[in-house]
Amino acid sequence: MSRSDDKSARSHVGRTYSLCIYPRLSAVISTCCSVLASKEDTSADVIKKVVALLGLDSSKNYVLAEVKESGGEEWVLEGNDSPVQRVLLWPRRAHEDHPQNEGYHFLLQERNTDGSIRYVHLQSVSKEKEDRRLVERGFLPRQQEDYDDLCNLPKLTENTILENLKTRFLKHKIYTYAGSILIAINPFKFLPIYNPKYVKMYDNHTLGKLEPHIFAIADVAYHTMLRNHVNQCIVISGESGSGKTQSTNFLIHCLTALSQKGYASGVERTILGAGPVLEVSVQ
Ligand SMILES: Nc1ncnc2c1ncn2[C@@H]1O[C@H](COP(=O)(O)OP(=O)(O)OP(=O)(O)O)[C@@H](O)[C@H]1O
Repeated sequence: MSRSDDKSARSHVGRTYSLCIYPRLSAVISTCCSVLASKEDTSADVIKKVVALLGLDSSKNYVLAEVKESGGEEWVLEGNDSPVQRVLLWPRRAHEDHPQNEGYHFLLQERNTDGSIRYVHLQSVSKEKEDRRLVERGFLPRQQEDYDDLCNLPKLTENTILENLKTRFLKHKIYTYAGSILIAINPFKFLPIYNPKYVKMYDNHTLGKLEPHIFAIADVAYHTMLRNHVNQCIVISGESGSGKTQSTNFLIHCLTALSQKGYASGVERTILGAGPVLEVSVQ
């Protein structure tokens, strides 16, 4: 019996090749079993050799599967397919060396009596691998720690929304979009995100392109008003103490800065001064 734990895979011995077969008969990761085969040897011949070498139950039905990518699809070889011919189609680097973790290897698997193949890997592991593969190929979005727009959450439940808002809040990201709606969480402390640099950054930007911000809302309203010549309205809603007045102040600050193009003016102070009067009259 020739078993090897090293990376040796295949070498030329005249017209005979050394193939590295990984038995996948238990959930435990197996080591490679090296067998000599020629181009004329079929998959059934190679299986016989591996079964004999490893002392496996020969009454059972086995198949060889060709894997061309680690964690990728497996191609089951027919009994009369030649494994050596398959290897000769692999890239040259895989001819010399085909460790399991780099793809390009053969698996020995058991076949059930109904013809289906017995997969011994735990389902969760396979699913994880499959998901990783789909992400790498761009079929699934990359897992993010947090989403700046709730509409992008892969799973939309009350729990995921609250978790996402919490994760962002802990990173001092108090603003989150839900489409074109801005959710603000009161930080009850000063954050350095309201200076003129931020006004400039959000000036005439496209909503959603930058990190969510109250200035983004002011900017969109201001530029839509200029473009469409129609009055705009921003609705601020929240329970007592949630930060409505503060948010209004930030909006006015941004709107006056945009309209004055950064020049200090008394307009902001005048509007802000009218705030408490308006609040009292609304109540
Ligand atoms: N973005 C913010 N950054 C820092 N502090 C904030 C922010 N928003 C709110 N606060 C803090 O929370 C306090 C309460 O906010 P605010 O007065 O705006 O709430 P409100 O929703 O207007 O309350 P009410 O409905 O009772 O008038 C503010 O005095 C301020 O200290």
